[in-house]
Amino acid sequence: MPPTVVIEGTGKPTSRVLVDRIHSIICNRVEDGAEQYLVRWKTDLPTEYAPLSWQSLGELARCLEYVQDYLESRAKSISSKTNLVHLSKKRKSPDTVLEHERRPSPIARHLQSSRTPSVERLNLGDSSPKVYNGILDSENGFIVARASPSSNTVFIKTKNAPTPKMLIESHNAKTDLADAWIRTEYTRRLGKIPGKPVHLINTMDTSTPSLRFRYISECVLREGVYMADTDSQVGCRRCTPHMGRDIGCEYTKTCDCLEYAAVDESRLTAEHMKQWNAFQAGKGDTIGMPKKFPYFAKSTKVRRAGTLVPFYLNSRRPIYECNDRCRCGRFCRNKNVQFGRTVELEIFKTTDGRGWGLRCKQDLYEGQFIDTYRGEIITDAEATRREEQAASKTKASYMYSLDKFQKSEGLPDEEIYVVDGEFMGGPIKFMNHSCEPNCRQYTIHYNKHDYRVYDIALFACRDIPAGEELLFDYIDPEPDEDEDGDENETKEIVEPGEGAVPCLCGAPKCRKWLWT
Ligand SMILES: C[S@@+](CC[C@H](N)C(=O)[O-])C[C@H]1O[C@@H](n2cnc3c(N)ncnc32)[C@H](O)[C@@H]1O
Repeated sequence: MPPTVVIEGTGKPTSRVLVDRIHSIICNRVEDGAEQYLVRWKTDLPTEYAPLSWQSLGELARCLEYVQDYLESRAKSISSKTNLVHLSKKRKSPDTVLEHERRPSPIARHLQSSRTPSVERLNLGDSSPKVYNGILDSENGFIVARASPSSNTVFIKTKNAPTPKMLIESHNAKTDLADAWIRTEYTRRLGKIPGKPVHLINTMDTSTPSLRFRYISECVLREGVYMADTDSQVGCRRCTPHMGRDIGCEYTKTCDCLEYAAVDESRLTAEHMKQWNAFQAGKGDTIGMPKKFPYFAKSTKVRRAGTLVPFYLNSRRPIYECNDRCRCGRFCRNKNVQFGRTVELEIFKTTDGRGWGLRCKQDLYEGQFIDTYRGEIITDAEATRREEQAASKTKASYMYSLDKFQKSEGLPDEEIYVVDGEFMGGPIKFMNHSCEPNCRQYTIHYNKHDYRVYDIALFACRDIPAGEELLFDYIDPEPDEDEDGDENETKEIVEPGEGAVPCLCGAPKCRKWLWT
């Protein structure tokens, strides 16, 4: 058997806890001025007697997500139980809370019959046990807990822990160090995101966004999700890096990447009409018809290079960028989102109950690209499974359906993929909804027209001063669904469905619910 770890009473870490052995953290206390957390360990034995032990924060440095989960449920429980504690004036007899410790169950009595001394007695030398139901061992420098074969072990039924006495102690115990460590760990992870810095600001409370989240630069495809192979990518063949203005692609008629881009109907002439009518009837294509590049090119005087041209800005038209196989070169005017975020962002805690929000540290121009909405791309069935599994129907949702082409391609619901940004993604995960937003989402393709998998990019839809919250419309209804009729007409309020979340955007034209 590996040597026993002696956890010193000073609370100083002697080792780290092996993360995959932890089941959960169920209580906290302060011992000799140091914060300690009661770990419930995973066990192969009946969970009724799973080993429990008090660990210092230093020992839990690699499992702060468990500490964070615990602190979140503790905060909820404190706010919901505060009233109960105040209302219940009944006194308890002094020993009640220790009842189950004094009268072990049959299984406990059986285990206690062994003669081996238990670790917690060695470590503590006082009446406050450090380990329950087990012993602590070290394994490759990590602490693990095992069910105890020994006598003298203090047994408590796991479901009785934390005991009422522990709970009362925990509610009064400070958790400042844990809060600070969790914040530092999150900030460390933010510091590793490539590109311009992303900051975290919270002037409201001590919480930090969930550590059960990984920042990624590319979406992760999950089981059952397929996207067009990049080997099948065809770049534009007739464009070059220097076609006159050194901006790569210059003529929409020659750029093959615009094959599926929207036609600029205002520039259709008589010679286009036969092709256009055929296309409208579902035949042929729009190659050679008038189109627009999505971004202003450098050397454009009026607007900033890279911002959306009005043809796209004032629409929901899909964007088709050039790709690595194109002949137009690295600096083509038709490449933008693929290079990633170039603006400095700040995740902040909102003051009105919408959780975290996102803002930019610098002024944004109308049409400026901010970042993409990333996450795991999952099937519709998996998205439904995750939604059903979610503890609460009103909890924050990070799912984004890739259903832009559902109607045009005749895709059934079950073939639609979904981006889930809850556990991995980018800072855009924190963008809240507004019924009158300052940003808008666009679909971006680099590989011609894969209508199931594409990027979702967020752009400013007006000039946004530094520090203003970035918001987009989660529904983004097509103008004809939403904007006909009188400007001042009162909107019909749609009755909410199950799990609908009241919208707190406060816009004059608020639709009142996030999802209906
Ligand atoms: C993609 S998340 C946005 C980030 C989120 N606020 C957080 O703290 O992680 C979407 C969730 O934010 C909240 N939310 C966003 N916009 C809101 C609004 N206008 N009113 C109320 N809640 C909103 C809802 O809980 C929603 O499910």
